[in-house]
Amino acid sequence: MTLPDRSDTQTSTTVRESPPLFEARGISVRFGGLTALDDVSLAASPSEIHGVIGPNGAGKTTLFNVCCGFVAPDSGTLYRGGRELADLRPHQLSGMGIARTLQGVGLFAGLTVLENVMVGADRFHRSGFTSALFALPRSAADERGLRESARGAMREVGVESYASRMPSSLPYPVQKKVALARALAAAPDLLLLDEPASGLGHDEIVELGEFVRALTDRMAVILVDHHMDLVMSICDRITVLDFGKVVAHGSPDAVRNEPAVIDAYLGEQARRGDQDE
Ligand SMILES: Nc1ncnc2c1ncn2[C@@H]1O[C@H](COP(=O)(O)OP(=O)(O)OP(=O)(O)O)[C@@H](O)[C@H]1O
Repeated sequence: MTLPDRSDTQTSTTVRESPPLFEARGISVRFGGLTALDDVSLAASPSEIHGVIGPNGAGKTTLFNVCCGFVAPDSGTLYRGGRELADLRPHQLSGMGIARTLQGVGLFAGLTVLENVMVGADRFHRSGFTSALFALPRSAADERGLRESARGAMREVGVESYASRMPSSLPYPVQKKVALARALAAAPDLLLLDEPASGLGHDEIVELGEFVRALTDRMAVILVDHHMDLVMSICDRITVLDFGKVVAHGSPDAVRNEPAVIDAYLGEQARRGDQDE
């Protein structure tokens, strides 16, 4: 008589791990004849920063846009806490506890800083800030709650003193902070950041990295950025894309030494005529 294989027995009795907070599985996107993403998967776990890097045109923004519901994949599936998200739309994100910042800042030009951040806090309040934009009635308690949530996020990010200013009157790095405050006002448990360091100087990028790292005590972060120093220093896991495919995945150290990653970036440098960024 043969004894059952011990590893098999262990597998069958292993308690299943809880599903990732968010997962994109087997995502492919085609734009006409161009395959922007080819069978790409990505998962976000609690308290983790997951970075997505890759040379220009690798598919980072397309993947981000799929995760936000801006781009519908041709194939593949998104999951939130193990539950399939069919036909995700951007306006559904905040109701699911997902917030995002986009490349650039994307603030409403006609609203003050405070009002912009109140839009982010909207999901908590019954009648909502959006209704106020259309002059619909809403309670004083709702208004107070929105202001408190917004001010809390602005305080945390360090932009409270700009509350009554219009975004266009502020320096670009401050506008980026306001956009971050608007995302945080929604109290997400998953934050999607697309190029948060673009347009920032070295010290601002270091400050941003420390800030985002500290957020992991209450949320997971998916970070798309081409600033290698930032990504390598704050991410727990990194997915590297090149020509729409995952060429490496793992810890910063593992990814840094992966030949496919070095090839991808050396290839990019060669394409750009050996010029540094
Ligand atoms: N709307 C679109 N229509 C057609 N092609 C597109 C579209 N969006 C992206 N692409 C193409 O898909 C590929 C991936 O683009 P994407 O912007 O996702 O790359 P990326 O890694 O974010 O690049 P970058 O670092 O330059 O922003 C590129 O070849 C790009 O030209």
